[in-house]
Amino acid sequence: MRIAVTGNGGQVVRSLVERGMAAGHVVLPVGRPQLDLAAGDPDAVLRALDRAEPEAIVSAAAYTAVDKAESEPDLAHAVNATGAGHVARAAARLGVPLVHLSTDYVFAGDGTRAYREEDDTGPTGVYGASKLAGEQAVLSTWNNSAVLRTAWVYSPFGANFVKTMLRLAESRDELGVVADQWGNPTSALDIADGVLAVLDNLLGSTAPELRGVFHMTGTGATNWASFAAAIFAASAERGGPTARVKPITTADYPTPARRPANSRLDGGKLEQIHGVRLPEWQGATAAVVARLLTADS
Ligand SMILES: NC(=O)C1=CN([C@@H]2O[C@H](COP(=O)(O)OP(=O)(O)OC[C@H]3O[C@@H](n4cnc5c(N)ncnc54)[C@H](O)[C@@H]3O)[C@@H](O)[C@H]2O)C=CC1
Repeated sequence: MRIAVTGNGGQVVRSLVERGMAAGHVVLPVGRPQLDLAAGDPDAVLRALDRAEPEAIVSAAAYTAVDKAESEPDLAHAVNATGAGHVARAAARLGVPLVHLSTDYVFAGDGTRAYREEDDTGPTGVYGASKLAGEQAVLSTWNNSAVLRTAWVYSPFGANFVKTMLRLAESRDELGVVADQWGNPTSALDIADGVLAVLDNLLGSTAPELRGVFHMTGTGATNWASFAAAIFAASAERGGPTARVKPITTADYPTPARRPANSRLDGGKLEQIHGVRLPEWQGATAAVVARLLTADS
């Protein structure tokens, strides 16, 4: 399959290139300057994607700076909402299926169980609101789309929690990490595998139930402090940096954007309809830690 993916250098983009190429697909990142989602130019987005001659498109580019978005709402909306709509319009014009990535931050996080796709949304910050508007723009523009909400993404690439923890542990014995926010850590490499499987299904069938919103995260839930402890356990086993984790509360660690306390996502629909279930987060975390300790990525 020949796949165009929006963005370049991002965690999911690089993971899709790696996993897609390994599976025999051609994966073409299409990013700035040719495709700039902030530019408000739908025809330029179409031209850039058309040039890749894709059989399918993955919309993975986004404004992902959750805290900075609070002071740059216009830019966050331009990229995550308007820009996402432009990608969907291009997919519609080219007549190819679209997978669009979204986030657990579309939810308020005040529930007690894992969120299902049909649950009420209620973003608590600019980033979540812009991503929710993006979902709506995609789904109202192109009905051959699957919106995949994922969460707590880490990988050997880019900036993420796993890399931050390992870096901090090189100079600190103890780290305070928030223990009252719950979610599903998700390896971008596993997201890539899941996206490829969903695209395969979209290309293979016109069934409407394969389209729409799905939750796709690593299997199992945890909090940031336990996630950090798992990272250090995997690192220590391999002789890498480690630190004691001191559980703290969200109130101890104020950030510009309010985070959902419980943004666990229920992946049952994706498994039932697409036959996709991502691996358990613990093993996936250990694999990324091992790779970070042995490689220079
Ligand atoms: N990182 C996370 O923890 C989570 C990410 N997601 C979603 O998953 C998707 C992928 O996220 P990551 O790979 O982690 O993000 P990332 O921050 O690693 O990469 C973002 C990508 O977007 C591109 N980009 C940013 N602004 C752009 C613009 N104006 N025009 C064109 N390209 C632009 C960058 O070049 C980069 O390729 C995004 O849709 C994000 O909202 C969802 C839940 C959690």
